[in-house]
Amino acid sequence: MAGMPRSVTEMWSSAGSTIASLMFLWAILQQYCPYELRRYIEKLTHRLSAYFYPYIKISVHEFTADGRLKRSEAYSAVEAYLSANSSRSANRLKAEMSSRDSNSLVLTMDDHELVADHFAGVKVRWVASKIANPTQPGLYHPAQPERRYYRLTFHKRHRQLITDEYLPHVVRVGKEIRTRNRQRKLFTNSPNYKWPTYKHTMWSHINFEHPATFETMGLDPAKKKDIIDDLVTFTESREFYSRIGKAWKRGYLLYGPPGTGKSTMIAAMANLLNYDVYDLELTAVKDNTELRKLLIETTSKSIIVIEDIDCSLDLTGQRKKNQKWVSDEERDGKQIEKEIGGGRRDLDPAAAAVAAAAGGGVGSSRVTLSGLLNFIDGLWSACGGERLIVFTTNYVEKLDPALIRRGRMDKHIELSYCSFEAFKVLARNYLKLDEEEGDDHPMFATVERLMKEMKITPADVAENLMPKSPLDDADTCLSRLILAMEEAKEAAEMEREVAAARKLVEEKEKKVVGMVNGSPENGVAMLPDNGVAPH
Ligand SMILES: Nc1ncnc2c1ncn2[C@@H]1O[C@H](COP(=O)(O)OP(=O)(O)OP(=O)(O)O)[C@@H](O)[C@H]1O
Ligand SMILES: [Mg+2]
Repeated sequence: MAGMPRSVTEMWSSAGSTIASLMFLWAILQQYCPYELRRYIEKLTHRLSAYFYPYIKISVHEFTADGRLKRSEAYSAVEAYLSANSSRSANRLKAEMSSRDSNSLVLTMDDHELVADHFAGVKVRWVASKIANPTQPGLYHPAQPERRYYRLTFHKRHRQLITDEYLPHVVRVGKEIRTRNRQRKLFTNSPNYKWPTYKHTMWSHINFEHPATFETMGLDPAKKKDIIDDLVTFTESREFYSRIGKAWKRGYLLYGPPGTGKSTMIAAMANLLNYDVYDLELTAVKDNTELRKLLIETTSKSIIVIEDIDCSLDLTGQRKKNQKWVSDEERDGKQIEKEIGGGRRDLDPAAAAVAAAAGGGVGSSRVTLSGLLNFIDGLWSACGGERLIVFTTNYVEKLDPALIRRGRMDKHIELSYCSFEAFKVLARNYLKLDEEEGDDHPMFATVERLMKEMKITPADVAENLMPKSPLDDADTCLSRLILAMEEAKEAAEMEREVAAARKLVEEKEKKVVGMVNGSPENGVAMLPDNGVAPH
């Protein structure tokens, strides 16, 4: 103070004494004034300050008054909105582990920190603050955390702009950031005995961390683009769907032989759109009512998946009664074992039995075809919105036409054997090709030729391209693939020859039987020594 002019020092000391006297007066008033008079003075002061103070304040509290357990959505949206802004301009920040990526931190503004924001040329201020909880912790009242809130301050004259445009903008952007940053989940409706939860939800979940993307999928580029465009158009068509009076959902049927990338594509879809995945195990659903409950508990921005739909439901509308059977179809050399009781091919019989005993639905499910049809496009299917329903099957021709008609399964996608274009995508992903080689490794021509002569699934290509030791380079992996293709081609040729020979024998046998039946007396005696009838 020594260097200050005398008048300023005097001004400060007189201001100080005035404040002290005012506070003293206020204390006296509080003690001796009747309650009504005090209220009146308080109201008057508020009005007076509102008259002179030109700013408006809006608070967004972390917990709403009605449900303290649930974090307010508005608070979360503002927090997300400000986190991008505050990490650039605030001086004191809070760092928390990202829920999406356990190796990164998310920065938000620390308590009592202030950040400015600009909207349409108007400056506003946000302050993060907290109120200490006044209740003392006791035996029946555990310590309550402080109540946090964000306070927005802006000038009166911008009231309309802020309430009509700025706040909706903050909520929209905040929600978008939250959707982008959220940890996506993979839900399953497994029987409760497996994962008992205190909340009686129908779904159990883990974090969804499948790394598949459309870039890594071996598919023809045109087909890939078509699927991506379809998905992106769907997500951007909210208004369109409401205008045409249709629920905002879309059904995809993925069909094709095993190992052609149906499950991988579902993961790629979820990663592209940032959706959760609900893997619906149809055979664990007790009845149609339970199916509806499961549907209601799904959220928007999600994919509901029913894998191997042909194994889960009898298409006459009745569930198959057998606990387990082995089908006699043999397609493309692969014997497919079906667990009708357990639905999925990979369920082991013991687990199926345990689940059945637990009433988890295996063997006791009474979901009907009509229940499933209603699940897909009945009245209840519209709740939530922005959902994809995906069925996968190896045998599209086995499915009831009602199940896969357009409107239920809007887009049918066939995933088939690996084409040369698809192979090139896989090779680029799996092999460390030299820069100058790019898409044209000298061995590609052989692969292309072989692909025209035989069928190979992307799964088999991927397996052969996978390095099996640190020393494996592109040449080794490609040689292995070519060898495998040549062997498979030879095996297929041999199989074809055997099949042709067998057919010939069968035809000849038929002829002989015909001849025998034609001359009942001595037909058998007419056969030559080798047992084959002459032409
Ligand atoms: N088109 C593809 N692009 C990239 N990888 C693929 C492709 N198809 C299959 N794969 C690879 O093969 C493996 C099996 O694929 P996936 O599980 O998606 O096949 P699927 O069609 O679901 O088979 P299934 O009918 O037996 O369920 C995956 O690990 C994946 O890496
Ligand atoms: Mg699959």
